[in-house]
Amino acid sequence: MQVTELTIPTPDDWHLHLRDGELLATTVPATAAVFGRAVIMPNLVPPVTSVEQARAYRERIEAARPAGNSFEPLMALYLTQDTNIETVQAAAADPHVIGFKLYPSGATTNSAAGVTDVNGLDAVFAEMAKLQVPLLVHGEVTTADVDIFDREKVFIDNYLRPLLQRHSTLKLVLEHITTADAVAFVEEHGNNVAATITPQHLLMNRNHLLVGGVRPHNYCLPILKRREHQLELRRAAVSGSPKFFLGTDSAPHAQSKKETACGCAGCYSAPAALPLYAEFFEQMDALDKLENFASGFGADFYGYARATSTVTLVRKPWRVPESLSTAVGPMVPYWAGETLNWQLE
Ligand SMILES: NC(=O)N[C@@H](CC(=O)O)C(=O)O
Ligand SMILES: [Zn+2]
Ligand SMILES: [Zn+2]
Repeated sequence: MQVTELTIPTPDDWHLHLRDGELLATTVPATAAVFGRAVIMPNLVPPVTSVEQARAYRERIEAARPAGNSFEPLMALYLTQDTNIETVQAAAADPHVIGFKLYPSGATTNSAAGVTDVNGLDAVFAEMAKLQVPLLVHGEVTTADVDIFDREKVFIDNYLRPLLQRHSTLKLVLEHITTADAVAFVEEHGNNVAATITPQHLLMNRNHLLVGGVRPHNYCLPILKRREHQLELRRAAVSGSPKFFLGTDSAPHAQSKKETACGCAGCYSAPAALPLYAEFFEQMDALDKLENFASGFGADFYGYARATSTVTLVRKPWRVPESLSTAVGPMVPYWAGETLNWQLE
């Protein structure tokens, strides 16, 4: 018999871009309608590098919550070449700061201030390992000699494996994984290594980006990979392994910044996030695995209590809007105009 209703503990989004300013009026309610907590990415301009900046940003996010909503932003600090161990200690002592985000300089949106010499930060990584402050990683090399489709694998081999050899107890989350190589890397390491997986990397491969015309709204970084990699991500997500959990990487950009000669990377998936994941788990005939992936394993990894409240999805097909109106102009959400089988009750 087909399942038509699914109640799970309130999920958390372990990788989210809310942006800042007037756009918070759009992005915060979209996520807070479904998720209890989210890890807020710090790639603003200027980046969120200190606990003071994170506190001010968190207050702006909380001010944009709908009345009565208790959505909790968990702040990630932007790691730079200048991050010092005092900042690691301050982060460890602040209950609202969840960890540090490593952007290789130039790898993605607003990553210019990111890290240029991973090995040069060894003292910082040692302190993070000692205090068990998590390191969240955008895992791609940025050098011109490495093909964009190989950049995740090369970063893992050249930087992440050596990093974990030097700091074997470092808590590390490889964000938005896209390759079989990333799945293998996570599975080979201990319980201190985990990964987030986005809806677009579960539901799509690079054909969805390039066949029949370029689809800018399916363009994100790390870029969609070939189908073999997608299948390995799909296997990992339904495997029941606690090392793989939900992180949407919802990354809003105005339509005018996506549909242009040099379009921005990022899919704005927040308005349909949980239904998108439900679509995937239903495709895999594994709806029973959604609960731990969305509402359990991430909290367990980071050491938070699982939610005691619940959300209910009902199987009632609906169409994702073609466009949303926002303070920065029209925005085309991920999956725009397409049908999803599940929606929030
Ligand atoms: N994923 C993306 O394609 N874009 C993100 C940055 C990131 O997560 O790499 C963004 O901030 O727009
Ligand atoms: Zn990223
Ligand atoms: Zn991201």
